[in-house]
Amino acid sequence: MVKLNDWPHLPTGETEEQRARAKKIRCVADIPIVPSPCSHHNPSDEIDEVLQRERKAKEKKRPARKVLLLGPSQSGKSTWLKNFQLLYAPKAFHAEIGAWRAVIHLNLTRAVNFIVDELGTPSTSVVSPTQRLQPEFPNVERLRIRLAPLRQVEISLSKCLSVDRKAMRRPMSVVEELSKSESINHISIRGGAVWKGLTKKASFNSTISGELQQTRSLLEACRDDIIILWSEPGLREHLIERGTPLPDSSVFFLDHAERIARKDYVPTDDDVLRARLETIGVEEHHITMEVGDAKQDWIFYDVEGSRGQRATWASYFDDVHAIVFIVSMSDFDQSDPHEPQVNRFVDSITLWRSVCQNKLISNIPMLLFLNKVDLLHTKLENGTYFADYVQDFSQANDAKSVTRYFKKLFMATHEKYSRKERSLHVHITCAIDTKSMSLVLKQVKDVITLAKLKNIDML
Ligand SMILES: Nc1nc2c(ncn2[C@@H]2O[C@H](COP(=O)(O)OP(=O)(O)OP(=O)(O)O)[C@@H](O)[C@H]2O)c(=O)[nH]1
Ligand SMILES: [Mg+2]
Repeated sequence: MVKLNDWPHLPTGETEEQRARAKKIRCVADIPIVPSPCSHHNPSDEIDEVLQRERKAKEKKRPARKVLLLGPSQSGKSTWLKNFQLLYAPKAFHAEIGAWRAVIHLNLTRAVNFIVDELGTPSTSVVSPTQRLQPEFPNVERLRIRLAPLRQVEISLSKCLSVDRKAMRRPMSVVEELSKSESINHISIRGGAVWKGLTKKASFNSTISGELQQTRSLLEACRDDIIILWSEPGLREHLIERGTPLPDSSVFFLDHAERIARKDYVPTDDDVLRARLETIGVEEHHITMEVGDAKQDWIFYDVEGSRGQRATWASYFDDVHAIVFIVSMSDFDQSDPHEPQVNRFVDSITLWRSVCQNKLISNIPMLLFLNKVDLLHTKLENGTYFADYVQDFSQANDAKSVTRYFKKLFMATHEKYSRKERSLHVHITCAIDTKSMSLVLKQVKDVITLAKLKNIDML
């Protein structure tokens, strides 16, 4: 493994501009000084002008750092990217908060509708409407009626977030799409990242703006009932027993329903990181640094991690400076939602192996993120045994031992299956913890920048 210090072009702490300025001053100092006809002439202004002209010319053609985000579905790829944007382009991140509010409202509404459906559906086959109720939740029938407007909220939010308004004029397709979702985790919106323009669209499109206002009013009207539903004793345990536990992000939004369902709600950074929005296809994100090395351009390719989509990743392989591969360490006891016979841990390591041995990317540096360490910790503490799912694990059932096992296994796989020697940087992360992520991402930024410089040297 190549250490950071082994790389050429180590950062000196000087910015590119400082270096250019020092160079320019040296050049100007070499030129014989001819007295200027203008008494106000200031050589420093001249240097600044030259530098500014050069900077503008450079900006026009500055090549971007390109990073491909890979990994199984729900491992945290999009959340990783949100962290990067929050750290290095906070203005752009916060400019999208309005669009995220609609996504968060959709997450909350989906969770409530899901619970109401689950409690209204008997475990056995079809029964008469009087038998619909789960006996242990006598309030639910009343809450179901009171929370009925949230069906419309869910449909409206999905419509508003869809970029393809023409396609969404067919209300049946929206309903079909919602009912088609097999799991609460599948909150997806067609049209890639363009939905983020929603805030701008909403300001000039009165139909969307009016529709969003109405969803906020309806949510606020349902706020107390959402809180009552979520505080039903035994509800969470009941869902777990039924085999339909709520995802961690839904639990978070339900816990904060009092705040989120208010009409004047403004999402916090944490809320945005928790929001679940399945990536569809491959989304291209352009990020221009606002802090640190300002004006640096980055392009991220954020892929959809589902098994059926992985063949499309290869078309991005030949044009990136680094690959960030993200794995969730907490879903070792879960199976793929589309293929119940496929265990998620097995899927992750198999995918990692095939990425390592792919010859198209044999030169590209890898950054491996073993993510969701917080959920791993909670799961093991709650009594789930890692060894029950991974047979060759024989150490203590704690997060430290399991994390060590993951790291060893993934590093050994990289070593064994990589076609050439290349760098691998491994990080253990919790992608919803912005503080620890910012420390990691600073290192990552340097590694990728160096990889890009090395790539230019090789050309
Ligand atoms: N508790 C916890 N939640 C996380 C962590 N990382 C991501 N999440 C949550 O996990 C969910 C899925 O994360 P995403 O970033 O959407 O996953 P993805 O890999 O982009 O998934 P696809 O787009 O389907 O391929 C989101 O609700 C995140 O907030 C983590 O480290 N801890
Ligand atoms: Mg994603």
